[in-house]
Amino acid sequence: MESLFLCNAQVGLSYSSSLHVGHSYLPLKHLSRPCANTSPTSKLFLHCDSHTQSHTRLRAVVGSAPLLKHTVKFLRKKISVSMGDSVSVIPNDKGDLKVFQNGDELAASLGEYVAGLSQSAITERGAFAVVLSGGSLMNALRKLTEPPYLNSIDWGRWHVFWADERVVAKDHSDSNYKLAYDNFLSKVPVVPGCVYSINDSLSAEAAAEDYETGLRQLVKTGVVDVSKDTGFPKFDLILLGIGPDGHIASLFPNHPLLNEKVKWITSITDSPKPPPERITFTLPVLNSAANVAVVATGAGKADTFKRVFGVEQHDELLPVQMVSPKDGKLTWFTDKEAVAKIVN
Ligand SMILES: O=C(O)[C@H](O)[C@@H](O)[C@H](O)[C@H](O)COP(=O)(O)O
Repeated sequence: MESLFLCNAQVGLSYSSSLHVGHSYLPLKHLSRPCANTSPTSKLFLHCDSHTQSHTRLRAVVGSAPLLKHTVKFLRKKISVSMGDSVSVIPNDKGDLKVFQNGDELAASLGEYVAGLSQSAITERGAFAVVLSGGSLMNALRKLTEPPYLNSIDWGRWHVFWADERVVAKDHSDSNYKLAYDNFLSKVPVVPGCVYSINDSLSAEAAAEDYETGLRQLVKTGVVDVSKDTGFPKFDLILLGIGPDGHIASLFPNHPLLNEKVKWITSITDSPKPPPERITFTLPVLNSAANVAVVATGAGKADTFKRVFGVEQHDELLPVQMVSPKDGKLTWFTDKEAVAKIVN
């Protein structure tokens, strides 16, 4: 049996829940180094009981007390661990992966995260440019519509955009605007003129051009920051969900729109998921943001999380695997079910 020692372990001694381990392959020989920055009370020792190419069976021990046995799949480089009662934060080379026990805890953390980014953007540059998506994300944002955030956020400085929108009327049940309005925007005092929805009377192509024109104006006036590196808009926060096929915004697997390098906003008229006509942010815009949060939960996302955080190689990257902000931070808000095929 070999003793292992993880770097950057932050171990809550009072924890009672699960242990999650970062999914980075680390040859066992590298794990035997003690870590300088863990305090004596928070040292996490992992003992390796067995090791194969894809599984390592580990026994976690704090001090001399055994905590639990745990099988870690698909270990890759830079392994690190932190544990808490309800959330496991798994740092890795793809951003912070936050795994919650349930939807309420996720919503509470997401509320705090968005409120924090809102405050720092408003302090730094007087505005908060935030981008929404469709799906269950609106429900996950529900804590923002309640105290303390309802009263503490400076809603008058919010500017709200969509990463993608279906080209349908605003009162259509497929409209992402309607979804956001009904569940979120109608419940908080955002300024209606600072909510930038598409012109749904245009064709998808014209609506995308129109949205980009409006966005260029807002970048010129400083409402939306600009990336000095890329020249693309630098949103303070882009919130994304993940589709069942690994799509983000309306960027679908193997679709030519994934190759767009120039346009900020583009259109699609053959969306594999109905409705077919949509507009969408392009990858360079997503990857120029200051912060991107991917919010995706449930067993239906488990295969996608395995693709993103596992080591299996596939010929094609899923769109969600192409999200990698160049000069920004990527954070994943998820649950145990979604990561079940990575950690058990
Ligand atoms: O038509 C679409 O493109 C979807 O609605 C998409 O925008 C949604 O964000 C994801 O499918 C995630 O949805 P869930 O969070 O509900 O799983």
